Amino acid sequence: MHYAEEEMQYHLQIHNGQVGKYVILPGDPKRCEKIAAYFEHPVLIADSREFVTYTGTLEGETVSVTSTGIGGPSAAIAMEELFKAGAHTFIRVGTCGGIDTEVQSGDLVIATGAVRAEGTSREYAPIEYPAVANLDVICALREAARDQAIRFHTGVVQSKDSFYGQHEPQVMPVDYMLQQHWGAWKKMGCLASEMESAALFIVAQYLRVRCGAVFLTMANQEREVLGLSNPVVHDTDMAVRVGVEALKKLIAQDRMTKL
Ligand SMILES: O=P(O)(O)O[C@H]1O[C@H](CO)[C@@H](O)[C@H]1O
Ligand SMILES: O=c1cc[nH]c(=O)[nH]1
Repeated sequence: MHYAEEEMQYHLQIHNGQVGKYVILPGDPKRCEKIAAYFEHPVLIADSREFVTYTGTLEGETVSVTSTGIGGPSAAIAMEELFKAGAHTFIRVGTCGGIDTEVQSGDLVIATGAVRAEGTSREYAPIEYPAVANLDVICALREAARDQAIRFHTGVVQSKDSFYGQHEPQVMPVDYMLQQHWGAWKKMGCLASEMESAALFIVAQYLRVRCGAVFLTMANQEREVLGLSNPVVHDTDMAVRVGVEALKKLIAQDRMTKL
């Protein structure tokens, strides 16, 4: 099937020109309204399946937020259709579960890359190709997190397809594989687990666009195992603020570069 650029995008139900070049990508559709509240003049553009889109402005630049839903397949669709509608810079603002025991509930995690333990990215590139975040976006997110004086960690995250394979691996028929791999991610210093970044980073590299990701750590199951403090937190506001401030920095930097 062929979709021309000026056509309505099939899943997101957006037209070219209805979204900005800079887009924030939460998983949860309900996070979109909270993120759009940081925009000037936010307008609801579309609400289709798991994909909710608002467009507004930041620093005089048109920006958008689109939810990706859960997992790589819908995240890849969101990025592909936003790209066709004109977007070139993406920041995923998500939640994660800590793996490294230094990563505590409420901390932010900024991804430099993602373990490709999911299926979607394999339909774009062979597994040897690394899922890495864009350096400009990583730097903008770190600067924004420093400005907010919040605890944050920067490094590799793990992206998987089964949420319950992370949380209840022992009941899965492939428990031997899930637990062995989890042990390897831990030994390699992997910071946290989530579900969309590997697909987004690989699709972004294929499309030659920029993508980075920042997460709220909801809890850390490895801290629980060691009997360390591990409350479950839900407030994503600090991750949202860091994502929005990073986008502003990228907009300002891009203007300077073009001068
Ligand atoms: O909070 P979001 O952005 O959806 O991210 C995380 O939460 C979901 C699982 O609960 C997965 O999508 C995972 O990546
Ligand atoms: O533990 C968690 C928390 C959020 N998202 C995940 O995928 N895992």
